[in-house]
Amino acid sequence: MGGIAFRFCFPSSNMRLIIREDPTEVGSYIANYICRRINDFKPTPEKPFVLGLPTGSSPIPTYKHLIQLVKDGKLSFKNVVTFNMDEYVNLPRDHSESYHTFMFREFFSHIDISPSNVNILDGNAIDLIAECKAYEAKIKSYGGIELFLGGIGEDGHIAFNEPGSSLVSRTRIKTLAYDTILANARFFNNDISAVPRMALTVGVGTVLDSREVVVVVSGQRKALALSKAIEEGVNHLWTLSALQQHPWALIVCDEDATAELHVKTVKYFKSIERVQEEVEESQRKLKAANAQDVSTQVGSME
Ligand SMILES: O=P(O)(O)OC[C@H]1O[C@](O)(CO)[C@@H](O)[C@@H]1O
Repeated sequence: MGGIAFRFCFPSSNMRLIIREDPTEVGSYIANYICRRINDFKPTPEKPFVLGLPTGSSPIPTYKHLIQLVKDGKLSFKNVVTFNMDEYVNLPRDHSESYHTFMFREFFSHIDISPSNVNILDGNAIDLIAECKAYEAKIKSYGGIELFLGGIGEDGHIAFNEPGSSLVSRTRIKTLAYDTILANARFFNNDISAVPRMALTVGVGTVLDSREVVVVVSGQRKALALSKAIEEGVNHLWTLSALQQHPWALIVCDEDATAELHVKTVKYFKSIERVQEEVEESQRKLKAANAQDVSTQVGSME
């Protein structure tokens, strides 16, 4: 999918923003989008679709909808390889709030993915630095990530790349910002002392290397982060803003998350949505027609 298809005369050129009514609609939009991307890719065991995934409450509606698509026979994860964004350090893997537990509870146990195709950082590895290096190497061994679905924090972090992170960072250990610990305490019975202080996370550079990035943003508590990321310049204090440097990035948010955006920003992105979809659709048709031509030519040579 060519990021060069259209460049908008807007501060965040090439970054697309789709606004939906509520988190459920955001989830179904993203799930249908991912479904189309995987089906168009026609993954095989030799050429799997490599998908990056987040945790948190925001992607849950997307996971629910993806599960339904699998149940309805419209999507399969048999030839999909996943890499999760992050994992807490020193939280037992079977803890109810570990990202391993979360991913299997909310998603993997309900779809047809092979557990051997699931990659999640090991926050209990004896050598955490080696673990991070091996994760990067494994991503590379698959030829990189085709689509990274990301989540953000209230302080604008993508994955666990807290304010001040290098925008070319790779997978590494991060100390969580106090804001993040406070925000995540709701998953630990509101006990701040129970929230892990550190995490392993893919870097901003790791995310930017993906061929496509899709970010889910829902709720008013993410509104400031969204406005900083798309209405202001690239800034390491709001690491989501690094997406402005990506050739093919899509943010899907709900109405509540637009609370801090200028009215003209919202109007702009709403007005171009239909045009974007038409361009995407024609790109997909073109690709399909090209693939058809090649197979007809191969057929006539046999
Ligand atoms: O969607 P929620 O519940 O706000 O959680 C978002 C959190 O999850 C993550 O996406 C972790 O994968 C973080 O980037 C972020 O802190």
